[in-house]
Amino acid sequence: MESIIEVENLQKSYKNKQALKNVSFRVRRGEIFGFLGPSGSGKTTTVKILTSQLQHTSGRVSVFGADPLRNRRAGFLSRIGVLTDNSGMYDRLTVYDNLKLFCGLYGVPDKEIGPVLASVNMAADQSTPVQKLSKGMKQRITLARAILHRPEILFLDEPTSALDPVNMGQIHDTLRRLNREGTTIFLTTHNMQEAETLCDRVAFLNNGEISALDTPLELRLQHGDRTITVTTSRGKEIVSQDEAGARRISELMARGELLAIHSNEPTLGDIFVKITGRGLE
Ligand SMILES: Nc1ncnc2c1ncn2[C@@H]1O[C@H](COP(=O)(O)OP(=O)(O)OP(=O)(O)O)[C@@H](O)[C@H]1O
Repeated sequence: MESIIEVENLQKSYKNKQALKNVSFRVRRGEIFGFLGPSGSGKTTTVKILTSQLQHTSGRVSVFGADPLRNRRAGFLSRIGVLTDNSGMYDRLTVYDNLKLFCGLYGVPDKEIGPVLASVNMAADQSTPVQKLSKGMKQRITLARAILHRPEILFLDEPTSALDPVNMGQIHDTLRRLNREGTTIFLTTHNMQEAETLCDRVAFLNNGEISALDTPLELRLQHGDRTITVTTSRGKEIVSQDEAGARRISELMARGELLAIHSNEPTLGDIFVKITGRGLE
């Protein structure tokens, strides 16, 4: 499958801090790629380099087949959408007027605003000044702005941090829909559940280095202990995933004692701790 982002031996040093040590990965067109790491691991630095906001120190970075900073001159910004903490909205302007300004900058017809607001569930709030929006609404409006010009790649830096489950769920639904329609999504998060539910593949970033990269399922299979917990009327029992385990489960089923079965796969958070020796928070 075609790679839309390619990163090889990427390094980035700030004055006295090496934020990225030797990072390599590829993102395929059409996937949701998760960049998972604790605070300070280098997620934002990577997003800034990929979106042409920051020059890297060494290594090769390619988005749409060329260096992002060089791309900037060739309509790069109209092909990407970026959502970061720093929303850049005009607080006193209404939701609609903020998006209208953005339409002007990117040559998007104003008639696109209505459908995009509806897609993030904000159609009823278009006349509200941005300063009166809740945090979740502000995040949804920032997402609306990031997708208004129908970018091919959407970069999301911690898109749901500090949002309640309802707002988080609404943003996730929108992201899944955009992805189904063909948008490639590069998502940074320290929320393992978010990565688990949304991402096709995830990279674990720790201290400026990638320590694992695979599908969530493959990571769970590689790092799980391959056991199953069965719940019977007498309590819980752990059985192995082999012939002896299968015999035990069929015995319990035949006797009508089996109430529930759960495979004991670790969460991405458990795996992150196992691989890096530290948590994601
Ligand atoms: N402008 C800067 N000058 C100096 N050091 C910086 C600068 N920006 C980031 N850093 C450092 O580089 C490292 C990586 O920072 P970065 O913001 O990329 O991490 P992050 O994973 O996005 O963290 P967070 O989730 O807290 O935003 C951190 O140690 C940070 O302190």
